[in-house]
Amino acid sequence: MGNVFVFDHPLIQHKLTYIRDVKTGTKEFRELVDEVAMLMAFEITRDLPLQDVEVNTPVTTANAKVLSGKKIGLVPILRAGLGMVDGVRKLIPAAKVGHVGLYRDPKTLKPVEYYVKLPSDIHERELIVIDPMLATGGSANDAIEALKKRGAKHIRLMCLVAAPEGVELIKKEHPDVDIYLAALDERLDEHGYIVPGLGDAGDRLFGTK
Ligand SMILES: O=P(O)(O)OC[C@H]1O[C@H](OP(=O)(O)OP(=O)(O)O)[C@H](O)[C@@H]1O
Ligand SMILES: O=c1cc[nH]c(=O)[nH]1
Ligand SMILES: [Mg+2]
Repeated sequence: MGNVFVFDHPLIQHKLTYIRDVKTGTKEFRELVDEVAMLMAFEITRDLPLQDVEVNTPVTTANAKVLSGKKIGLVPILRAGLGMVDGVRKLIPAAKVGHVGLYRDPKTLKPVEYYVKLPSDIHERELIVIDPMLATGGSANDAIEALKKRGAKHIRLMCLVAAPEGVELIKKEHPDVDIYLAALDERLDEHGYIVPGLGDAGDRLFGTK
């Protein structure tokens, strides 16, 4: 069964509070999401493999370590996932970036796919699907399916805020996928919004409401 990690780091929790705050405007919201994404990437990359190297310091030769070159791919779900990509790329600049475009139909709450563009070697990359919101889980579920259909083998899911319904769906449909969150909230409301949540992540990031 996929593991669920909720990051309780004080900096992540502090910044998430201001992300949730209805008084936080677009500029600050975007900056905070970027910062939290970077902090989450720090935690998510904890298990990246290292290899031994020797390095010449100004004093002597040291036995040291470098990343062993595991290939990483970031896959933001458009639009809102874009708000987290740059933060992650600050720590993993060599990662390639694919895009999956989905919007959730406001009546049916079902995701509608409108764009998929991925690196050609996704089958050999560790992929991190990125979306601030995991609500019903339909969008993340479809994005993960779109990746698997095209040969992806190793997938993780990174979200800011999740509802229990979304987590359960991903655990059931994709037990191989670990989920990384800044918060696991209480429930969904009648419109499929996460409660207490942070509202519509895409609209708050891009100022479209
Ligand atoms: O778990 P779900 O119930 O599928 O809901 C979550 C999805 O809804 C939001 O996207 P939205 O449809 O608002 O598109 P946007 O990012 O373009 O605003 C959010 O960014 C997720 O992709
Ligand atoms: O709470 C929610 C649910 C879906 N999408 C959002 O942006 N927010
Ligand atoms: Mg939206």
